[in-house]
Amino acid sequence: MTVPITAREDFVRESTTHPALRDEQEFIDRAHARRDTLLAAVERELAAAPRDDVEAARVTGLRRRRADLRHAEQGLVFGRLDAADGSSRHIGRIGLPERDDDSEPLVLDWRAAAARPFYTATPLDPQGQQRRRHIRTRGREVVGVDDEPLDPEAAAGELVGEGALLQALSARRTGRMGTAVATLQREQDEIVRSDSSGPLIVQGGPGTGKTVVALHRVAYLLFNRPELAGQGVLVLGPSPRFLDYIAQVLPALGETSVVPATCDTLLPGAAVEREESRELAEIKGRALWQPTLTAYIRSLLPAPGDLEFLVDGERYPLPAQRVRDALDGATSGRDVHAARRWFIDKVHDLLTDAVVERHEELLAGMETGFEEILARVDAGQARSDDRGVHSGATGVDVDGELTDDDVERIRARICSDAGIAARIDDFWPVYDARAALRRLLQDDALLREFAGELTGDERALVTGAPAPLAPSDIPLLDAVATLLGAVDPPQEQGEFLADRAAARRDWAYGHVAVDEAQELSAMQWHMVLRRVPSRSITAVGDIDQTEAPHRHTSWEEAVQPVFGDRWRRGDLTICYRTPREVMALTEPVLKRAGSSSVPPRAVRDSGVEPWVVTATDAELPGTVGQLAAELAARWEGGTVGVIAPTARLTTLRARLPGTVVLSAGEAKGLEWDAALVVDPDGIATEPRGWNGLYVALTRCTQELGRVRAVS
Ligand SMILES: Nc1ncnc2c1ncn2[C@@H]1O[C@H](COP(=O)(O)OP(=O)(O)OP(=O)(O)O)[C@@H](O)[C@H]1O
Repeated sequence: MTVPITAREDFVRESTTHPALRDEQEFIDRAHARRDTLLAAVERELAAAPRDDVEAARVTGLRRRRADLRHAEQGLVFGRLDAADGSSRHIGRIGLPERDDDSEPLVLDWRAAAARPFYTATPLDPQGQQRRRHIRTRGREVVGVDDEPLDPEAAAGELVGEGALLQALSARRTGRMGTAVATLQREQDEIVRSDSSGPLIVQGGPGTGKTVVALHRVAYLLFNRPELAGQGVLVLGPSPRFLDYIAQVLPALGETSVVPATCDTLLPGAAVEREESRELAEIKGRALWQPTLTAYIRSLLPAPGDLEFLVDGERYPLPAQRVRDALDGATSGRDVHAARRWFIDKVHDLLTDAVVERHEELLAGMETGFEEILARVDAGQARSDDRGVHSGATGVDVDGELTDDDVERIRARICSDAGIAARIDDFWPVYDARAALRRLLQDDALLREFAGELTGDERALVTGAPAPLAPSDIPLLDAVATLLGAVDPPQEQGEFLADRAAARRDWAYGHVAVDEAQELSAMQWHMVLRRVPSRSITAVGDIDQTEAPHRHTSWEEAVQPVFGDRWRRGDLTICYRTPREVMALTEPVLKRAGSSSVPPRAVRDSGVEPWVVTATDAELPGTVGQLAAELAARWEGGTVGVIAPTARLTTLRARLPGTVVLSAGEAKGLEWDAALVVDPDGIATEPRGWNGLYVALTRCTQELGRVRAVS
């Protein structure tokens, strides 16, 4: 059982005379000197511009190393393991070789296998270690060390590096998430380092470090799977505000091959243009749309039939069977537009063969009707000249077999013939994804045909929605755009991987991390899955915090329609953020939300009891303004957030300029030193309101205040 702890006295700090501090200061000075030397060497190498592709690849590697070295300035070394055999190693943000020959590391990268006991060794399972030391630094100065004996006689606590952890947890919040490499806990480390094949769904209550785990896992995978740097990792969050909150974690871990996005921004060129009702969002998020759209787009393919083309004024029929063969060849394993490009190539080939054949027939008849042949070929040439194209195969050339050049010229003429292109366009038009989707969504008969599971009322809701894109349209549009494919083959653009990847709908990421994954609809999951063909996914979330309108109440219901049985689950059980005093309030709320789970266990007390005040509707904005100001003063240097029912946001925002005022949904994933929850009863009456209230109550690291509205 975890005993909540308020402070630890054995964390040695602020005393530079302590021998442990002196030892570690010496080591850290050495490590920084080594880092400076390595950084200077990389800078020198980079000063010489790349000359060829091989050099360019090396330069990319050097740039990455430079980023690593630069970002490691803060907390370069944060730990030390003393082994039972008397040896010891220091653990840091990045690995530093002792010498240039890459022999023994001076500092071991936290992601290296040898560093693992730092996160997982216990007195009962010491893993060959005798002591774990956390080293706290400010800049390059050592300000504290915290030692944990790992011999079997030592007391076994639940937390790893308790002193350092509690120090980190009770520090003032800056509004930006920081790294937790120094204090990752055992159950977190297990997920960070677990196998990356297939989808891993991590369930954890509020404050259990799901975001921490997802981001550190990305850094871990990029370190251990070097090919990922070239493929990129997609990090999906619930909102731009959330992405901003976590923005510095991965760069601080030296990682640059990461593309942050929300489901709304995942499809290049498409943006949300309007809001929509929860009812419609739920309908349009259902898994049924994937087969519906697949069948609908397939129905847009042309039906085989006779085709006829004019080349040089002569008729060239393409019988239905040949068209069918060409269509079959084109559509197997290709999206619609790639199939169309393949089909056009095939038609050009067939026409070239036919024209060549006809020329050769004419040549074969040369002896019997030379004069007549010349006349016909010249007449054809004259007509093609009128259209400004030239075959080069003129009547005067008709003195033998057609050369390869002649055939190429005929093909080139066919490929650029506007009449042929127009005929193909008629037969197989280019489809615009948005128009194609719109056509389906506004047509009751098409919906009845392709989305037979929808009721008449549901179809009426879908067809009655306006044309501008709502959030639930983005995954549908993404599915249609994928089924149709690009009209032209995609072009690479942008110098940096992150820019190139973000610009492409069809970029195949090496890994995807999804935060607040409980909010994703089945169609959003499909959209994610299309971006990671390997299915290497880490999704973290709390099913009890779900606010989205989907009907699922378990991970099975949420992901089964998309992943089937092929996913694993991990669990996080300890709440690091929210103090025990506040977590004690959450169990009844969770029950009212219809959950059978229990809230995660808090690891610490803040020493501040949650409080409640009441206010009438008229008093409420003034009371909230005053209380928020008091909290800001009390937690000076930290942060305060106000959470209120959506209907009260406009008034409160106007009253509290400069204060963060959010709905429960917007507050998801965020945290402050102090949170003021306004009109909790009002939050509870919103859709999925008890889940929202659960989110609202669990956002503070220190103090929770509530303002109840009374009439
Ligand atoms: N091992 C750790 N060391 C230091 N801080 C940690 C650790 N684990 C979690 N924290 C801190 O606890 C807080 C909550 O973590 P995080 O936001 O990752 O939780 P979460 O499970 O995503 O929460 P929620 O679902 O409520 O958004 C953050 O301030 C985070 O930095």
